[in-house]
Amino acid sequence: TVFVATSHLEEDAVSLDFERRAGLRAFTIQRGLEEAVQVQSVVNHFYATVGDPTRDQFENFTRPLLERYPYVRAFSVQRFVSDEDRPVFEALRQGARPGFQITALAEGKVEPVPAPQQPSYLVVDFIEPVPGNEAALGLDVSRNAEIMGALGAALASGRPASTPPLRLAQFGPDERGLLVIQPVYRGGVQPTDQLARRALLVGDTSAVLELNGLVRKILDSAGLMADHDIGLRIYVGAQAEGRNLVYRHDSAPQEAHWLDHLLKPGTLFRHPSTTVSSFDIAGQTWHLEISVPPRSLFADHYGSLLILLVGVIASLLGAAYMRALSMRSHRIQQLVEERTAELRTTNALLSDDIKARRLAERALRLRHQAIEASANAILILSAQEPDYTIEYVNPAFARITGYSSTEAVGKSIRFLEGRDSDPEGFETVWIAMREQREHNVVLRNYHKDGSELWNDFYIAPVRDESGEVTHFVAALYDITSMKRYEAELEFQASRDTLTGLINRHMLRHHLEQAIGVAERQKQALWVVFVDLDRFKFVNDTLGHKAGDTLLRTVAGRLRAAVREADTVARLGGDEFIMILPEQDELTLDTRSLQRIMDAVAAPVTLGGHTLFMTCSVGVACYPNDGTDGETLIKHADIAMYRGKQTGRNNFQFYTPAMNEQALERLRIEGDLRNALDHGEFLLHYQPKVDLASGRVIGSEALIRWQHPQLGMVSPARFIGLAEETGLILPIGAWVLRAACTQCRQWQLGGYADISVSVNLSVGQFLQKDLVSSIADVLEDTGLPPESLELELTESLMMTDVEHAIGILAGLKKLGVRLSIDDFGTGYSSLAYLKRFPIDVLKIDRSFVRDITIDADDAAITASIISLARHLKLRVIAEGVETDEQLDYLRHYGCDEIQGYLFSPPVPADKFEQILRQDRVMT
Ligand SMILES: Nc1nc2c(ncn2[C@@H]2O[C@@H]3COP(=O)(O)O[C@H]4[C@@H](O)[C@H](n5cnc6c(=O)[nH]c(N)nc65)O[C@@H]4COP(=O)(O)O[C@H]3[C@H]2O)c(=O)[nH]1
Repeated sequence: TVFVATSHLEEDAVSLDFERRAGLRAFTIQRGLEEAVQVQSVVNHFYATVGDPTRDQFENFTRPLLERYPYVRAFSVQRFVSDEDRPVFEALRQGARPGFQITALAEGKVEPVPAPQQPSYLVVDFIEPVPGNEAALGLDVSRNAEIMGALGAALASGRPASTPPLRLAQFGPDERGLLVIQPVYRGGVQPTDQLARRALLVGDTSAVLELNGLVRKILDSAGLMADHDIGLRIYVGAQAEGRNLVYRHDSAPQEAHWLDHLLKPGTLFRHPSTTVSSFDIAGQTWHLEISVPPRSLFADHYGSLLILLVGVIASLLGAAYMRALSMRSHRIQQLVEERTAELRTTNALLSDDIKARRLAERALRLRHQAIEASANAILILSAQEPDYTIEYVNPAFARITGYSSTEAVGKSIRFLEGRDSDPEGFETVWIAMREQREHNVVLRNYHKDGSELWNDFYIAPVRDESGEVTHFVAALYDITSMKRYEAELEFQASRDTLTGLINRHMLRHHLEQAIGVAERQKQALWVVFVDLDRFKFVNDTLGHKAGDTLLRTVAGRLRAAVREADTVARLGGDEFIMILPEQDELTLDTRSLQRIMDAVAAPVTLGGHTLFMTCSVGVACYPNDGTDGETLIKHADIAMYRGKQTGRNNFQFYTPAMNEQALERLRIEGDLRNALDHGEFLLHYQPKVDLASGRVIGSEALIRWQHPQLGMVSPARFIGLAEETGLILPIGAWVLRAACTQCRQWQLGGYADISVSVNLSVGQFLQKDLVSSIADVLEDTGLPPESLELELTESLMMTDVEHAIGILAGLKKLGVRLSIDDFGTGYSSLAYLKRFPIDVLKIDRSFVRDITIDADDAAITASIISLARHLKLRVIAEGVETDEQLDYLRHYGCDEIQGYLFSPPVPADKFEQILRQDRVMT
């Protein structure tokens, strides 16, 4: 009996000991986790109240917390950033962290990569400590379903929420962690309903917990890590099952007792004891499975067995004595049972009590520390009217306002008001205090040193047990830096990030203002649309970086070309708008336009390439061409487009007729797409006459469009459009093949020396397979290469000389002839001319037209001819209409002519008739 009683007692002691140890672990871990959640709330509160702390403020606040709670791996702040704000945000952060950019974790990858574009990002903006957590900085977590799920849960409940265990960017491959997340709302408010919470959400703060380390550190700080004979498994999730296992510590196997060896081993081993306790931490269920391994029966019952042995011997000494002993042991057993039960209850109560008291103490201490450590000013005011004097201010108050606690206590908060404080804002505070309710207002106060102090002021009544308002608690959040940041953002939002000029959005605003002034002062206002010619060419051949540099250069030059009061904006791409206000006369001095064009035309050197850019300029005038900004820009655009059509590098003033043309352009664009399939194109040929022999030696193929409704459409009306839409490639290919086929027919028909020239557009010139496609056409049609002449415009080649020389060399290798069309109209550089492997110079018809009446044109024409001779090039004049022009050209030694004087462009059959006439000019 003694044995049984003692054995029970021992049994109870063992299980009590196990429960105590298990309970202690569960309690320690739960408390540690609750602390982590609480401390994260303190950080959240800090962040929300400061509104927008600096990195230093955030670091200073979190550093002591991280030291005190070593199991928190990091505190971080996530901020929503829209795609539109991304460049500004990245640029701002790069100030502190060069190379900063928003990153993302690609599927299955460990290293973060630049985040692909999406409407908005939730970016890890701050993280403390930075060492060890670098990988998380800048990370866009909005694509992480678990994190967004926890944020959603926190928004729904209004309380911190935990993610399930995750693999985090900054963790090693075997580490798992979780985030306790709490939202931050605009203006630091704490909205009470879910809708408002969603509307005001600007980001969140989180505590980063690494699970394995967390459990170890919690147990370690309670001195429980050394206990090896207790096993611990922790699961986070709905069930305590394998996939949710986050921590595992197996107990050390038990030594077998010598008695176990003596008796039959195995049978005397007791089963392991296991207990599972579950609790909830920020919305995630934690299960703690605590176990001890199988134990030797003798390990815990050594005493009882000894007693059994002694008992057997004693029984031999006297049954009577045994009976008495047995009675007594029965009483002992009862007593032990009662005591054990009492002990258990007391232990449980004590444990609950300690737990509650510790939690309360910690919460109180934390609150006090939070108030003292808060980066925001917190004040306690007396509820005594009329002054509501200050009774307490925390240290941050002195930091923020410059006034010490002694200077502030006993005064009314009015002492912070200053010259420009908003009296109405203050009045709302007094009214709220009189009505004993909460109130929130943004105030402009003044620092002791006289500087401006923007603050978000929040005040709430404090009631005693009887409900009487005895005090007010006020928080004063310094939002001066946020105001500055807002102002900076506003500035950035109005700027074009590439060039620093004002952007499209701000342009509208400027234009409206300028129109208002012009209207009041009865003055004119000019809207100038500037579009770079062939910018696409630079972008395609030299790359986007070079394109960007070019745009920045041009932007700077445009800014310098106008007055301070004029506006220069970038609309996007290569389009710029200038507003030239306060013009007294209703006509614009065209010298200002020339200055703009000259500014663009000065050579630009980019990566070893010298570019000669030109621009097309369109001008619309207030009030004649429109009275609102949108119309003026539209009309200036139409005028600019007209400039492009009339050969680029010029300016055009808007006329209502241009509007018609713009509409027509829209109309024909649709038809142009089908014209090739419908076989609506045909070629006309204009003869080229050799002045020495008087014979037709070649032809220029010129496209015509037989439109079903509009009749014959001139290329001047659709070639530009075809270039813009890319249709020029199939159309150009068709022209080349048709012209070569036709020319070969004439050659086979007896005119073996006849050649054909074909115009090549920019788009074709830039085609990668230009040379091979021309070679194919020559082979297919059988036309000898020297019978084909390609006409290229001067400005096309001058845009990027080096690139052009490369392409021309490739063409030259084929054996075709190359000619520069419209020579003399672009910003030519004669120095480069030598380097172009060309055969022919074609004098533009604008010079030829006036050679007999304009001395300048005559001189230019004569010098082009002499230049061509010097360079051993053939020279041809186009647009020859009169005998006088012919005489002049002949006199100066022009080789060939082309023009109405001899024949306009004609269909192929007509051209053949001309060929048959043999010698046509004397
Ligand atoms: N005032 C006057 N004009 C004369 C005289 N002789 C010829 N012309 C016109 O001058 C233009 C010469 O062609 P272009 O300068 O290459 O200028 C061409 C060329 O740049 C372009 N173009 C025509 N066909 C093609 C083509 O197949 N491909 C490409 N890329 N462009 C083409 O369209 C422009 C205009 O072509 P067209 O209307 O055919 O206009 C032709 C021609 O009809 C004259 O004595 N006086």
